[in-house]
Amino acid sequence: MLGTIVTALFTLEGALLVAVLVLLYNYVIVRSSRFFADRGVPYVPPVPFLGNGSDFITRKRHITDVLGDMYHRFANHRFFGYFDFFSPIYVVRDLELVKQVCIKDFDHFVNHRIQLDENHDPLFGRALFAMRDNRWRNMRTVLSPAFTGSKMRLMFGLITTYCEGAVRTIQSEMGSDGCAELEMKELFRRFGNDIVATCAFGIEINSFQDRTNAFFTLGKELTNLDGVQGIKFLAFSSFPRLMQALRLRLFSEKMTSFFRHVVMDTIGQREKHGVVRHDMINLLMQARKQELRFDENDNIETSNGGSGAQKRTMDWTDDDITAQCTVFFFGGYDTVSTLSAFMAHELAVNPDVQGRLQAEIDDVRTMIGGADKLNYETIQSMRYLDMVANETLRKWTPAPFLDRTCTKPYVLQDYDGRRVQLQKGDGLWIPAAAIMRDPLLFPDPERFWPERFAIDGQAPVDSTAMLSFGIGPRNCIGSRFALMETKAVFFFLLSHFTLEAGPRTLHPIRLKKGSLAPVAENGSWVRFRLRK
Ligand code: HEM
Repeated sequence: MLGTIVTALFTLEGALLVAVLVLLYNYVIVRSSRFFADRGVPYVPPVPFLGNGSDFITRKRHITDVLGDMYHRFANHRFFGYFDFFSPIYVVRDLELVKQVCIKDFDHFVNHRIQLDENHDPLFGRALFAMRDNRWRNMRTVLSPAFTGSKMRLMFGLITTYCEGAVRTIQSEMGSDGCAELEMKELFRRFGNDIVATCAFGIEINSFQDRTNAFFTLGKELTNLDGVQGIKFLAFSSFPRLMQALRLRLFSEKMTSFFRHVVMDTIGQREKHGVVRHDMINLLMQARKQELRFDENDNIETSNGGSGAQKRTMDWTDDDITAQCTVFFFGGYDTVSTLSAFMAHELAVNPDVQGRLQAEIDDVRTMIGGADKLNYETIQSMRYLDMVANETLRKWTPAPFLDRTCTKPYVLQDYDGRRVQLQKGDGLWIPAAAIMRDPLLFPDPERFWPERFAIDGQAPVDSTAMLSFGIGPRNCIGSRFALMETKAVFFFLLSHFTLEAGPRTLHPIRLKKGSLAPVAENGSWVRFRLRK
């Protein structure tokens, strides 16, 4: 075998192939690895082909830990260099510089790095997250009224109705000791799936009873960032043109056509029968007719960072509508289930915090006369619930880093005055998880301590360092929905159950190494005990 290869190399074609490979190696790997050295930017020499994320790609460490180590190593710099495979990225670690880049000078960093062909990958390519420049500005302007407090208030009833039923299903599965040990990510995926189905797609599903429904299985596949899919996601950011040239898709045709049919059938039915339901499909139908507006009482802080000259109307295709519904899955389903799984774990291992939260929930329930009277205003007024959610987002942020592409040349300046010129197309990361675990910004960062968010706390938090929902005009459009959903689910759960560490609970949590999204290794198990 070896002999055959050696003989082949001595043919003309073999020699040419070797020459091309050597040139390619030299051009792509050696040249790109000098990128930061040539610009005087601090960096760690990358592993050829795999870059600085080699430990993540080979499943030795979670990406949060890889970036966290580099964040501390370059503590004397405002930014450092990172190789995502062989694609160079500037990592901005200084909070003031993060604000400058993402807010003040946003027009230099409008887009995310990912680039998908809208026709080839219609679901994600047309979703707000992947849109670019003015197309993004238009869509963000059109969609913003759908995510305001007044629209959340209307959707809230759909969530509480669902929670009541889901709690009854969990109760029916309890053993004779009134306990059940459950895996949190799986539990909250089911909650999240059914809530997205009702709020975004207008469909009622109970994934606790119908455990293999198509919505749940395809939604899980759609949001899976484990192993190969996580690496594929990074590759679409690092080498978009290569991925497009290879005609690779992020999501399968089967998945795309499933969601397209669900949305189109629902719209068809509603138009035919004149049905109005307070969900996202309804809002998107209004947007298509250019009837979606901010309400008088909406606090309109959802700017798109533009000059205000963008057009506020657009022509919608069926795929545009499907993509904006599906974004609830991609943007909201895995992130919310991650937040909820870590929150349940922290409450189980911090019974004093859970006790305080249950006391707040019990007081509110008594005050309003029962959980069925819960509304959006009441859940918004619950201070301790908000602190617990914030502390979970800080310690276990579902998105470990944010990304941007430089859209206009820009100069980054280090603490010592050294300057580096960024060019259009250069990539930028913001290590959100590392910033939110920096002891200078959040004292005793490993401690789960919701009181740090108390208004009169001893060590007041710099709220601008809370990056879980991103920062600036490109921040998460669904943050209100995410918080409303998580808080409502925990209101119902903690009204009926106390969460405890059980025999399978692993504490402290270790992150699963091959997953881009943070997930507990070996699952996150918590015992539910029926409250008296
Ligand atoms: C705990 C839950 C969630 C977390 C932690 C989260 C986090 C994020 C982050 C970090 C970004 C990028 C922000 C930036 O680059 O500055 C983002 C963007 C986005 N999120 Fe969320 N998200 C959550 C829930 C949701 C939900 C429920 C939706 C529902 C629609 C959603 C929809 C989106 C969309 C559409 C974008 C892109 C916005 C744009 O590019 O204009 N997210 N999210």
